[in-house]
Amino acid sequence: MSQLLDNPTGPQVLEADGIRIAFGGQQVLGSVYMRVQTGQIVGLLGRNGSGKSVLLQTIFGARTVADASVRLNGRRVVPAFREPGLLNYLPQEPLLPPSLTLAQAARLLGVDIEAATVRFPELQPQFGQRIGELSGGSARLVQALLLLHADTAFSLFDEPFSGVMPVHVETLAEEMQRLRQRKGLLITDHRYAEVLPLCDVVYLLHQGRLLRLDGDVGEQLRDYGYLAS
Ligand SMILES: Nc1ncnc2c1ncn2[C@@H]1O[C@H](COP(=O)(O)OP(=O)(O)OP(=O)(O)O)[C@@H](O)[C@H]1O
Repeated sequence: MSQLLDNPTGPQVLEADGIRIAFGGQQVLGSVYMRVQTGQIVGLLGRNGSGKSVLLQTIFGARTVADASVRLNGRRVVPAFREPGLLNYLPQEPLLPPSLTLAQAARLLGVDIEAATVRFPELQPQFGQRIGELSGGSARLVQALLLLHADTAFSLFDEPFSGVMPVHVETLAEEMQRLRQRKGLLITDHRYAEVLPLCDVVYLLHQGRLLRLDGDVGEQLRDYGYLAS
């Protein structure tokens, strides 16, 4: 794991607290609190437009919010992306420049591309190819894999499985399980059947409130109208 300045040997705890966001008078997030720690996979679910992407952007620091507090081990880190080795973020949109080859992108992120793709042998002949030349699903997979393998304490993933074919979704989920030993993952994706078994903690964003789901998660997801009853 990346050597952070404080508590380099123990678990790292990332908290987002008091996040309130409104657009045009319409409240999207109302005083949200969320916690992720290294060694954990945390799932974030919610209906379309419930504010999942806005929350991830805010934690990362890409969206400035007056009263947002993001803390690492109790120390305020705003914007979090400036903190060396703390976190990376896969947005819903493509992240890496399409003109970069896979090998160049991996080098930029300090990732050993051979190790990152060892479970995806069909990507290996494509190391010299530009990201913009890959299929949509392959480009998504490559970006998720590179961020997952990059040396940060946390990764925030906004729909990492989007467009990725089922056999690769399964392997990517296994990679997430394996790499959680050295980092904390916050994942939002509507492929809940794949996300739920991965998660130590599941949150649901519902009407601006972040609910931590315990017990029968499926039943609660139906009750809140995320799953069909
Ligand atoms: N820049 C913006 N200006 C105005 N409204 C915005 C802006 N960004 C997001 N919103 C609104 O905030 C709400 C939450 O958007 P967000 O993209 O976070 O939803 P989401 O939960 O990620 O949805 P989905 O599951 O469809 O990806 C939506 O109603 C959206 O229209």
